[in-house]
Amino acid sequence: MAPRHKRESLQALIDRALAETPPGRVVWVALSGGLDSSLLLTLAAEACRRHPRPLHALHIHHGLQPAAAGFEVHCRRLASRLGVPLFVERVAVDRDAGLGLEGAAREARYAAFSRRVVPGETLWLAQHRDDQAETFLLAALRGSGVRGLAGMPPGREWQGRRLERPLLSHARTELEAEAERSGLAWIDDPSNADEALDRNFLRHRVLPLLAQRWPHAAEALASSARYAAEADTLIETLAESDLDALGGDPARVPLTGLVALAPERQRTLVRHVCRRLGLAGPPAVRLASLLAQLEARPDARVRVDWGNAEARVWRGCLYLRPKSTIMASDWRTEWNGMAPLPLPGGELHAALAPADGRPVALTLAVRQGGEWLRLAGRGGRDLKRLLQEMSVPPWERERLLVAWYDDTPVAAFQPDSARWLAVAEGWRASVGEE
Ligand SMILES: Nc1ncnc2c1ncn2[C@@H]1O[C@H](COP(=O)(O)OP(=O)(O)OP(=O)(O)O)[C@@H](O)[C@H]1O
Repeated sequence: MAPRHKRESLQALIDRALAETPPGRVVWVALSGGLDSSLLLTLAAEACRRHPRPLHALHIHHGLQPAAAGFEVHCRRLASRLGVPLFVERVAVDRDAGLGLEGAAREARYAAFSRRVVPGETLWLAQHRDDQAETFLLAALRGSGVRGLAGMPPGREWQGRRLERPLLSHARTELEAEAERSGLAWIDDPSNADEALDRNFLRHRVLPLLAQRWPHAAEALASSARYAAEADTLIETLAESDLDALGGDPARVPLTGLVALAPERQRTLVRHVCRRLGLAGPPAVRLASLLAQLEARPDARVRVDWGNAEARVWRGCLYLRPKSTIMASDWRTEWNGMAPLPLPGGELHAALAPADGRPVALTLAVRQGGEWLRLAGRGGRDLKRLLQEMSVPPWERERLLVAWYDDTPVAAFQPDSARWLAVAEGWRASVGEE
């Protein structure tokens, strides 16, 4: 049986985590129904007596296995016993998304989290130190760099929300002892026994073997993850200062400055810029090929792509950007200038109207060449010339949309960067909900 002070330290830990959460801020516990999150909710409910906060539980029903209904029943019972409001989100897991079943379930889970937990609120997840050790080993076995080895952070900003893992420094055995001591009920997920899954194989075979020889193996691996996280922060700081020295614009990195850096700083900078822009970083081989091309012929037409991102070079700068969605040259749509714009990549809030604001029937079509726009104070201008003057990169010029009113072009819209590049005299345009 665990010594009594263990219980106090776990409860005290959660008390402290809650006390550090600003009063009035909503705290959600992501409740799978397993031991860890059932315990976390129990401790959080208890801590709420001393540090009152609006506490909610959130269960995601993946519907992937027959046992799923049992998880929900357990979550409902536990939450009602603790007096915590429970919300259940049903999700459809896309098995064909190329992420594997686990990855697809995770994706669906996070999408559901972000629907329920709104910016300004906090979400608690129940991962612990052994989960971290497994994550570290999985990353090492994939050959990850420090970012991957850093594993899961104890807390981070997540699209305006806080994501926290208050149990991350505690061992699974501590949580089990606490759960048993307090007579907690939980559900064992049958899929956790499936050793065909890498994480389960590590959990059931590898880590116990390591622990036979190194009793503190999990603790040591988790502490290596912490060191990796620290190193990763330093690397990011260095990359940010390199970017600053190169003008500070992640969307446009000057090549002469980039190739003058040492190779490892070049690689770090490109990965950093991708992260800043919300793009997946290039795999090592693509990155090596990109940098070799930049070094050899910085003036050449470079185009390297991976995942949803691509790298292009234009006028001495590297552009890292989302890969363009294909837009057929005969694409066109009717639009009243007010409704969301139905673009091939999804709807976009934008507006275009004559200066008096009345809605008119417009046609939006891919630029064909030869269009002229009448600009305020500048008269009729050839759109092609205008784009050159504005230094619009060639791949953006190819994908430009022109808004027509009757037979007259009245504006040019750039769908990738979601901006109006030019608007004719007597017209008003905007992007976003206003
Ligand atoms: N279906 C779910 N609904 C809500 N939260 C979930 C769900 N699945 C996982 N989580 C959250 O994500 C964390 C990590 O998930 P993971 O799959 O590793 O845990 P688990 O073994 O299913 O559950 P537990 O951590 O409760 O034992 C969980 O601790 C829990 O906070």
